[in-house]
Amino acid sequence: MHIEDLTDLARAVDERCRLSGQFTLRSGRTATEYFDKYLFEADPVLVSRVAAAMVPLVPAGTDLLGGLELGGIPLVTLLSQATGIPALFVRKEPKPYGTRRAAEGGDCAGRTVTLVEDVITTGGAVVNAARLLRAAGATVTTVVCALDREEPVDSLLTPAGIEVRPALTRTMLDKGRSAG
Ligand SMILES: O=P(O)(O)OC[C@H]1O[C@H](OP(=O)(O)OP(=O)(O)O)[C@H](O)[C@@H]1O
Ligand SMILES: O=C(O)c1cc(=O)[nH]c(=O)[nH]1
Repeated sequence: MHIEDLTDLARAVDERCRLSGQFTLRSGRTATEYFDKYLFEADPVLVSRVAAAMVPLVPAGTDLLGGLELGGIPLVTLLSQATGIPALFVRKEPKPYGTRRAAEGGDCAGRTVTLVEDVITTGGAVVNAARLLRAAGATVTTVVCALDREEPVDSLLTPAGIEVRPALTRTMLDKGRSAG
């Protein structure tokens, strides 16, 4: 995707999903801004544009794309369709009935799984998913995400050996906003 397209995409995503107020985040932190990914994921055109920006970020050698429940699921579905790489749907917790699988969709043992996330703040949700998949025998080294909030002070990803590849960053959204 060209730089101009990404700038335009950053502006469109920002306009659609940046909310102001007092928010508690998954990590327990508080923030005055929240990017509500469901507001762009519910839009068929915008979610397709975001997924298209994520496609070139998928590393060569990826056997499976692992989307994180819940917001990563629509993204991994589109990415899987665009790349032809099969998807895994990674639950926060396995169900206590049925197959009781935390990663739905196939066996990941011995496979290289690239994670697919919507928004990254501390990376805690990604680390949880990576831990689960690694315990099942997968290799996990990379997460592709729609939006990185770029809060490196808190990032748990580097110590966990996970590289982040974001389609959009907080900086890009801020720039698009200030450019009017
Ligand atoms: O980088 P972190 O500090 O872990 O924060 C980001 C995570 O928090 C949100 O998950 P949440 O459980 O709220 O999401 P869902 O609505 O996708 O289930 C978001 O979708 C990321 O998965
Ligand atoms: O850290 C989070 O929980 C979080 C931040 C954000 O901007 N958007 C989101 O969906 N989750």
